[in-house]
Amino acid sequence: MSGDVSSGFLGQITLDGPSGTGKSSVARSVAARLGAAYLDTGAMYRAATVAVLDAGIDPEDAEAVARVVAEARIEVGTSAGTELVEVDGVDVAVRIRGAEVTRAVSAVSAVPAVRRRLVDQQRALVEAADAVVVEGRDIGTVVLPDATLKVYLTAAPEARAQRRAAQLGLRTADEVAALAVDLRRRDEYDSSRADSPLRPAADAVVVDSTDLSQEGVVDRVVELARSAVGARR
Ligand SMILES: Nc1ncnc2c1ncn2[C@@H]1O[C@H](COP(=O)(O)OP(=O)(O)OP(=O)(O)O)[C@@H](O)[C@H]1O
Ligand SMILES: Nc1ccn([C@@H]2O[C@H](COP(=O)(O)O)[C@@H](O)[C@H]2O)c(=O)n1
Repeated sequence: MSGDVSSGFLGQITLDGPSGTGKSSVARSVAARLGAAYLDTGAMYRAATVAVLDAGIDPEDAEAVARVVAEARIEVGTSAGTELVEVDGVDVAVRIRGAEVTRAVSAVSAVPAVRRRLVDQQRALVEAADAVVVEGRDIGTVVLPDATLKVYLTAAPEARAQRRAAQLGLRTADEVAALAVDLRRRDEYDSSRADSPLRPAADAVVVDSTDLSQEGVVDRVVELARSAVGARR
């Protein structure tokens, strides 16, 4: 059971946006502040990608990808404090963040059968919580169209590349430039796919984090969540 009645928030918050805008870090902190569950849907697509890579399948072969993912048992936790990600009972929480998975994940997540399967699982996990923060690319548009609050997080490409470089401990201008290319490639792939492309929901609040600290973004989302609950009473 999640949802802290004293925090005043019971409901669903969606956080969508391009790569490296701060969705995961902000969503975790917002969930902790509100006593809500937390679901990282990107981790689920990454776990599906581990299954595809381990099966020796070409991530661009949609039919084979759909077959492999249908058979894989993908489990994720919904606690802001711990990260549980398993494929067929094997802990892949570290592996899903590696370069091999990051390179292949957009192709795997563009396969409609993969999306159908994972969206069903996401909705079931959300249903079990009174209060939840869910982050991804299509949460406000497809997964939870009636969410209490929808936030679309953006940031300038240079800021995103710098943040990700700092996170990975990369320093040289060449390394940051290569990261920026990788972020752009993934965003283009995710925005241009036919099924559930990355885009803001019509009723999402757009928060540009370029000139905000991480804590500043968390404060803003918590404030929006409290107003959204007040507006629904
Ligand atoms: N407003 C901010 N200012 C500075 N750094 C930030 C801000 N928000 C997040 N960060 C940092 O940026 C890095 C990337 O953030 P995070 O992993 O949360 O992004 P993301 O949108 O979830 O990325 P992806 O979609 O690729 O998983 C992290 O190290 C995080 O601490
Ligand atoms: N709702 C979602 C969430 C993620 N994806 C795909 O997974 C990739 C990895 O996501 P991260 O947030 O962990 O970086 C992302 O690039 C998308 O291809 C998705 O399609 N839908």
